[in-house]
Amino acid sequence: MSLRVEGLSIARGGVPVLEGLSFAVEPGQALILRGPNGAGKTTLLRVLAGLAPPLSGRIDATPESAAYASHADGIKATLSVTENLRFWADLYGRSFGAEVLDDFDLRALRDRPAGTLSAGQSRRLGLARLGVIGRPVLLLDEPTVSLDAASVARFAAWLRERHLGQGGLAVIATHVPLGLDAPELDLGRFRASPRSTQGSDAAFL
Ligand SMILES: Nc1ncnc2c1ncn2[C@@H]1O[C@H](COP(=O)(O)OP(=O)(O)OP(=O)(O)O)[C@@H](O)[C@H]1O
Repeated sequence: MSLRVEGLSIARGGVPVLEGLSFAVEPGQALILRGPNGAGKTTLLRVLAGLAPPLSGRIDATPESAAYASHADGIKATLSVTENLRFWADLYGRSFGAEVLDDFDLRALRDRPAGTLSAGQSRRLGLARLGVIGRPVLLLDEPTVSLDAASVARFAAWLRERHLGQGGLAVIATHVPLGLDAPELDLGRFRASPRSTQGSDAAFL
């Protein structure tokens, strides 16, 4: 499974953000999204995930092949760590392998109610969801927020070995280097021109 994007234009809140965006990510590859705050990284990931429609252009991958991960982790606070992982496995028709507890350093926390986890522990559980549901296309929005250095390294190793190394691909917005041998896409080059918003501006003049 590869991800191909052609001539994509996207908007947020009715305002065009990016236009004329084309790229391809092949199996085993990651693409790092670059751009300052507000450049459109989150907006792009949400469109790729099928959570919002593009203004125009083509995305060659089905939303069913993708998993989007942001700070909203979908964790159920009253369930334990293991119960959360089982819940996701059941939801996606996957078997739950205990190795995911080691991949995301959750073994010692496996019986803890998820609502009692620290921010970083909770983030590790949210990322472990990706290991359980096994989607080939990962769309990751600042996945390392709240993680300490050891956890960042552990997550990068999981991405390299268990996901990319097994033919998965990833598009990642991150301000933290993950040490992946991955090309970077500077979204600044695709900023929607002010002309695109002229119509809506004119309405307020
Ligand atoms: N709900 C919204 N309604 C209207 N505009 C929005 C909304 N959310 C974001 N925007 C605007 O859309 C543009 C793109 O935002 P986006 O969140 O995609 O940027 P980003 O590159 O992910 O930024 P950051 O690095 O801060 O996370 C910004 O100008 C932002 O202010």
